[in-house]
Amino acid sequence: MGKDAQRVSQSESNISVHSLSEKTMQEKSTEKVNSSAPDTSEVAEATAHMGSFDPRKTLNPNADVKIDVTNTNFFYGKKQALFDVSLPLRTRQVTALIGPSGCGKSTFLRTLNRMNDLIPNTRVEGQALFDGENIYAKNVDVVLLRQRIGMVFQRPNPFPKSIFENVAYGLRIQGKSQSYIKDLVEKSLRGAAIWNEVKDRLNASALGLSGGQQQRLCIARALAVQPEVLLMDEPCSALDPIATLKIEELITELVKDYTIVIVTHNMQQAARVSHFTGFFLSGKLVEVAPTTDLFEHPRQKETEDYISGRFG
Ligand SMILES: Nc1ncnc2c1ncn2[C@@H]1O[C@H](COP(=O)(O)OP(=O)(O)OP(=O)(O)O)[C@@H](O)[C@H]1O
Repeated sequence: MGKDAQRVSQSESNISVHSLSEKTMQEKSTEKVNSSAPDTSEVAEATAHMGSFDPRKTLNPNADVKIDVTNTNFFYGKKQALFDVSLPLRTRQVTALIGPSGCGKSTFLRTLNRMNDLIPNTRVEGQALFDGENIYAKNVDVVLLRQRIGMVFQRPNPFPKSIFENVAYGLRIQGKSQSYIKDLVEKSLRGAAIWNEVKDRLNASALGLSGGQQQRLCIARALAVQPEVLLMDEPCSALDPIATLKIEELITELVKDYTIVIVTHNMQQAARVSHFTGFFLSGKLVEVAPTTDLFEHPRQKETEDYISGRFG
């Protein structure tokens, strides 16, 4: 098959993942978030650029469970935001969390590295085993936990420091040597696919980078402390379509080394990058399945209604 034919075929095969409700998914992608939602031609372009990556090819339903969440409840004061959520997050697989606004996706994500601890008057119940230890246990060292389970936020949030110092930040806190830091900064910037764009201006302010570059810099900052898991809370929602595609492409590379959990409003994005998808509704996990199965053969009526655009 010629290169162009391969590209077209690749695009078609990826897009067919969404055959159930392609149109609806595009419509939903334009809600709330998405100025950044790619249209069909951009999606085709994206999938073509994503080379041979197809999450269906690297799906491993038997991969070890990196974080095993069982029976999690979460409360903001008296308000319960998560109800009995159980979800295995598999090693070196991408798990996408989808669902309508306010359904608890971000709350769930933040339970995984205890970011909710920063919100007063919150409480978590249940268990999330990470290498055999319960993340929710009182004696967990949350600083260490957040090194092992890094996070990337909706809006790129670089520090008002140089590009180099943004990535070096966590390593300096750890008291690492200058040569170690220099090596790790380069490795992390390469890992986040931004090295070539910044290598000649490492001492320039990170605030001078574009939004997409800033987000990749924030990913580099997360990588520098050598995490095992990356949590991404709508990492593309503030980005334009091209920057979005770069992050998606990066996710498909990073998953070779890291376990990734991504919250997204964009179902096409979930289908393009994730191996598993969990659908949340009103604080409950309605269903989790390999992504293709969830979109093509949802087991629950609520899932089908949501992905076919009947609500949300
Ligand atoms: N800091 C907070 N204090 C009180 N309630 C909160 C807080 N953060 C979220 N909530 C509530 O918890 C519920 C779940 O919110 P959450 O942000 O986790 O949902 P989400 O699915 O991520 O939504 P979105 O897609 O809009 O970001 C919502 O009812 C929300 O109003």
